Order: sequence, then structure tokens, then C-alpha cells
Amino acid sequence: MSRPPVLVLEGIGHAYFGRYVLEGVRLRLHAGEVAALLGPSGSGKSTLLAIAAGILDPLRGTLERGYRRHAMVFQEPRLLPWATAAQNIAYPLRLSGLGRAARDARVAEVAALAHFDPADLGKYPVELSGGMRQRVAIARALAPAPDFVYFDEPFTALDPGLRRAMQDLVIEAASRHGFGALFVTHDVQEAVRIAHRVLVLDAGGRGLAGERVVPGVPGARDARTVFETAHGWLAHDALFQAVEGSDERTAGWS
Ligand SMILES: Nc1ncnc2c1ncn2[C@@H]1O[C@H](COP(=O)(O)OP(=O)(O)OP(=O)(O)O)[C@@H](O)[C@H]1O
Repeated sequence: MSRPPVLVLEGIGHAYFGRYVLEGVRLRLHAGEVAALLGPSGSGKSTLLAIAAGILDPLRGTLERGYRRHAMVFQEPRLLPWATAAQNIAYPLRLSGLGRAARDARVAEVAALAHFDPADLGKYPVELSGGMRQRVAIARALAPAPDFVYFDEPFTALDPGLRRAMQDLVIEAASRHGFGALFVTHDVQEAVRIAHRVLVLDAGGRGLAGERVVPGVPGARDARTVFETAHGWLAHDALFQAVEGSDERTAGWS
């Protein structure tokens, strides 16, 4: 690929209390590329994302970040409860010192991008549904125009219909604004829907088990292609057996 790498990880390893959860992770993401990170619960997805984003220092390995500015979206929207939707979205813009008029214009722009109804901008988080709160979180992340976004299972708590709408939002925003992303998910269909490339973490803490390029382009894949690709991988590709087969939360239950 000729585009420059925006995230380069070499030999990344990490352990908690002497127990290795990641080892020898080598990863290279390119500008505008959306990569989904899959793996069973406890395989180290969130740890790897936190290391890549600079929240956590790895025990081993090196990182290079070539992007200009990143943003993060988590499973919980993490909104300020005492601030309105508009004030939450404007928060990073205030921190960067942007003036009031420019801020208001940008809030309106990203709220529209997140399909958040302008009539609800004056509402507080407690007055919003889960899906509306997650739209605010996405609008807030996009407000400072990041060129890279980290998503940590952002839609896991949402119902399937809303989930697909939010996935569409990410696909549309990523292609319109050209940001790259590392998107952690448990869901192979979600990964196939939104990503250019799917990375799979090994269940036993040995780093990346492998990767697959998703045929086609995010946003241009129809529902049938997404379904058949995901189910084909789960049924016939050994790389994906571990994703659903050895979940830390269900291990030893039967
Ligand atoms: N701060 C911590 N201290 C100790 N152990 C931790 C800590 N954070 C994570 N772990 C352990 O490290 C392993 C990897 O955790 P991590 O959250 O990165 O996995 P994950 O793949 O994101 O899991 P999930 O899908 O359940 O969110 C797990 O066994 C977890 O219990």
C-alpha cells in the first residue's frame, strides 16, 4: 500500500502482575484505513488499543504515530452529566481555544454528521436515550477533526437496529473525513461491515493470530455480502474459531 503508515507497532508486549496478555504484536495501519480488532474476551483488545493510543505504556516494544490528532469513543458515552449535548460536543473545541461562533458552527456541523437532531442539542445526557448519547459521544470525538479514531466496542450495548445505524455513521464519517481507525469489537459481522482489514488477537496472549482483508469497500458492501463473508469466516476459517470459541467470560461454564 502506498499510503503512509499512521500507526506502527513493533514487538509490543504487555503483562499485568507478571501474566502476559500481549506478546510480539506487530501492526502497521495506513492513512484512512479502518482496521477492526477482534478477539475473545480477555485476549487483550482494550489493552492493545490503550497502548496504541498512548494511555498505557507497554512493557516491551516500540510505537510510532504518524497521525496529527486522535479521538476516542468508548462503550459508555462518558458525557459530562451537567452539560447539555451541545456543550458536551463543544468541550474539546473549548479546550483548544476556538471562539464561540466558530464553536457553535462546528457543533451544528458534527451533530448533523452524527444524525443528532438539532432540537435536542439543549438537552442534558439524562434526557437522552442510549443511542442519542452515543451520537453525542461520536460528534464530540469528530468535532476537532481527528485524522485517527480509536473505538473500543462503542456499540456493544445498543440494540441491533441502532447498532447498524451507528456503524453506518462511522462508515460515512470515515469516508467523508478520511480518518483512519482502530475499531475493537467482539462481533465478526460488525468488523466485516465497517473495516478494510480485520485483525484477530490470539486467545492465549501470544499477540496477533492473523488478519484478513475484507473484500470490497466499507459502505459499498450489501447486507448479504457482509452476512456471507462473516459466516463463511466463522464456519470455515480457523483464524475465527477462537473469536467465538474461547471467550474468557464463558470458559468453563458448560
Ligand atoms: N488493569 C488491569 N489489571 C490487571 N489485569 C488486567 C487489567 N486490565 C486488563 N487485565 C486483564 O488482561 C487481560 C486482557 O484484558 P483486556 O481488557 O485488554 O481484554 P479484551 O480483549 O479487551 O477483553 P473484553 O473483550 O472482555 O473487553 C484480561 O485477562 C484482563 O482481565
